[in-house]
Amino acid sequence: MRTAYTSDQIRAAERALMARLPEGTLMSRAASGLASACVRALARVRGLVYGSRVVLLIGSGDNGGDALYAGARLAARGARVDAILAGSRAHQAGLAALRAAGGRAAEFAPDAARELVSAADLVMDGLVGIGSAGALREPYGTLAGLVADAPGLVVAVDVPSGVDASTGRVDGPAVRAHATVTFGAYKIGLLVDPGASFCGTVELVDIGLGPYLPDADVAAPTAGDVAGLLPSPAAESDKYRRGVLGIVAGSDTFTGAAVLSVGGAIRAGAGMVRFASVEESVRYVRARWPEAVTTVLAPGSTGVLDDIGRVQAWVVGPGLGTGSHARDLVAEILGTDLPVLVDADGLTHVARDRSLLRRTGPTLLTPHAGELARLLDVPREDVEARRIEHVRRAAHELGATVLLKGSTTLVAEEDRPVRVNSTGTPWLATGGTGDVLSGIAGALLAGGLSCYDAASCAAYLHGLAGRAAAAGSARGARPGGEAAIAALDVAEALPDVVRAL
Ligand SMILES: NC(=O)C1=CN([C@@H]2O[C@H](COP(=O)(O)OP(=O)(O)OC[C@H]3O[C@@H](n4cnc5c(N)ncnc54)[C@H](O)[C@@H]3O)[C@@H](O)[C@H]2O)[C@@H](O)CC1
Ligand SMILES: [K+]
Repeated sequence: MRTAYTSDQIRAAERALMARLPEGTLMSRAASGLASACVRALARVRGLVYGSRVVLLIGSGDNGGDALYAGARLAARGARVDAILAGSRAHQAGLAALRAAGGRAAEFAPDAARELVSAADLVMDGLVGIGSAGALREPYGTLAGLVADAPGLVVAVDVPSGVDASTGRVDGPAVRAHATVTFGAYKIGLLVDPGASFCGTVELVDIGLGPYLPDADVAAPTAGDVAGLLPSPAAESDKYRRGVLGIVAGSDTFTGAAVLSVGGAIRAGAGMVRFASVEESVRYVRARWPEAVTTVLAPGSTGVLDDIGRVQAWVVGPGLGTGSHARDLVAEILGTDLPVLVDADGLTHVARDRSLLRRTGPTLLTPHAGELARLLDVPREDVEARRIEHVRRAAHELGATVLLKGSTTLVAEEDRPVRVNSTGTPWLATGGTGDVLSGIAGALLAGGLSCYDAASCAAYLHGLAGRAAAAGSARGARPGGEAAIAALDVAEALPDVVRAL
């Protein structure tokens, strides 16, 4: 599990560790890790450090200090290093080290800064780190803008400046980095959007903080965590013991969602899928997935669960419709004691009548930002800007496990760390992939995982499967080697992805 922390948590741990070490030890560890990462990056793009042009953007705090010391190390290896001093002051010892190693430094001036940045092989962003508060002030905002057009590599020191390290919130301009070298532990804002999308690849430099960190409020499962959680069949397994999932989805108008949800469940390893819907949807599901056992629901019929047969978990909602019959089906399923995943139109019914969620069995809700906004009755922009806060609030207020979809997916449950998943790819932003996700998570629920684990594993596998489908390979993408995908490709890529875990 990769754990992540707020700025305050990191600071407290740093204080505790610093009290036991000679002054300057931590900054020296940070700068050394940062310089090594820059050397590797320069070696990749230029072949060598000697003669490369490096520009340091320096703010007034210790984040600038890290960059100055790392710049000094690069200068000592023959890089031509220029520091742009953008703050009211600069870390004096760091500045002296840079100068002693042959680097240069000058106060920020717009034209000179533009010229330096546009000629740099590597720009190091040491404007602000975990000490940042609110939107970037000038001239930092201008520098973040210059960096956006930089032809060279952009390496953020600890956190891309402009990203709130504790939440991932971005108010105004921010540095968009190719890589972020972060110290001691992951900050929450590096894993959660919108911040996460400014980081590029994130590299963690160990400075010895581990023993001083508190229990994490945010964690990202790794491949090993997911492999350890996934149910796998044993010799005595049969289809019932592996987990029977009931899916109630689709309508006369929306048949595709049902096909995709059933596909996700089958490919994710449900022992059996029992699917129930109106005739039109059942016809499409039968044609694509003969493995599913189907029940045709007469229009308007209720009291149908006994006809569908025994299941261990339910998925309800994809393509179901927002009319009163759909509402009755959602209510009936939520009236059971079984784990229930509510998605799509199912969420509309729950948003209209929260009392549907007063139940004894476990509930997993899988909204995107717009659906979560409706569930909480807040503007969608608020959810998108402060995703962690809203997903936590939803789990608390609705008494359910909540999976918030997006480019990074969040899973919240009362009194548990928020789980973050960033395995996805922008190619997944296409119609129907959410329906596949509902089937995957449903299959894992039926297989005996808790809502929390089912949701986190499903998000992980779904993201990787999207990546694999876009790359045409379970081993992931080659740069430039990706193409558009259809939602069913994601379901079809699942077995390869699970094999490669
Ligand atoms: N504390 C430690 O033990 C260590 C700290 N390290 C580095 O120190 C950083 C934290 O240093 P600081 O606490 O000095 O804080 P920062 O360097 O992150 O920022 C503080 C400075 O930025 C200014 N500032 C804050 N918000 C701003 C905004 N929105 N626009 C413009 N200026 C703004 C403040 O006035 C202050 O001068 C970490 O991110 C990391 O890079 C590392 O050297 C590792 C060890
Ligand atoms: K920074």
